Amino acid sequence: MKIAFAADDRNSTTDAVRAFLAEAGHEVLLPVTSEAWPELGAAVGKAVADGEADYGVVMCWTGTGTAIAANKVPGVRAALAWDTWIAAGARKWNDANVLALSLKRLAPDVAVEITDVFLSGIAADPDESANIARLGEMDEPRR
Ligand SMILES: O=C(CO)[C@H](O)[C@H](O)COP(=O)(O)O
Repeated sequence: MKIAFAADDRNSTTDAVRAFLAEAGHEVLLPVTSEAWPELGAAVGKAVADGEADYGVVMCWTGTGTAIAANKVPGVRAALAWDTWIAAGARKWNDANVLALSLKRLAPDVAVEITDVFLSGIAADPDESANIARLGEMDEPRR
């Protein structure tokens, strides 16, 4: 699939998500180079709304700002997800077409799992408490 992706900062979590998208065989569209989250959220939303991308993935510190910016584009249903159940529900119950992730509060492997579930639309049942434990083991400051 074609996935529009943008993040307003870079760390191991954004790198992991972007690498996953490419390794999973998706064509990763980068519709904006700006680091300003309002612009990049809107750009990803526009790419999805215009049909250039099948889905969008936006990342910022909290995920909230990019979700809000994307959701201002008509036709966009951006969902902020922090675990796979939320991500699966966003597809199943909200027909979400943009996934918003916090790059500060999600461990890389958790962010990848969430993205994988969102794009596949398949519900998973992992031990979500593992995310908290993984964050505590990380060297990078996340607060
Ligand atoms: O999480 C965010 C918005 O929801 C941003 O990543 C965070 O606010 C940092 O960006 P800026 O310094 O431009 O405000």
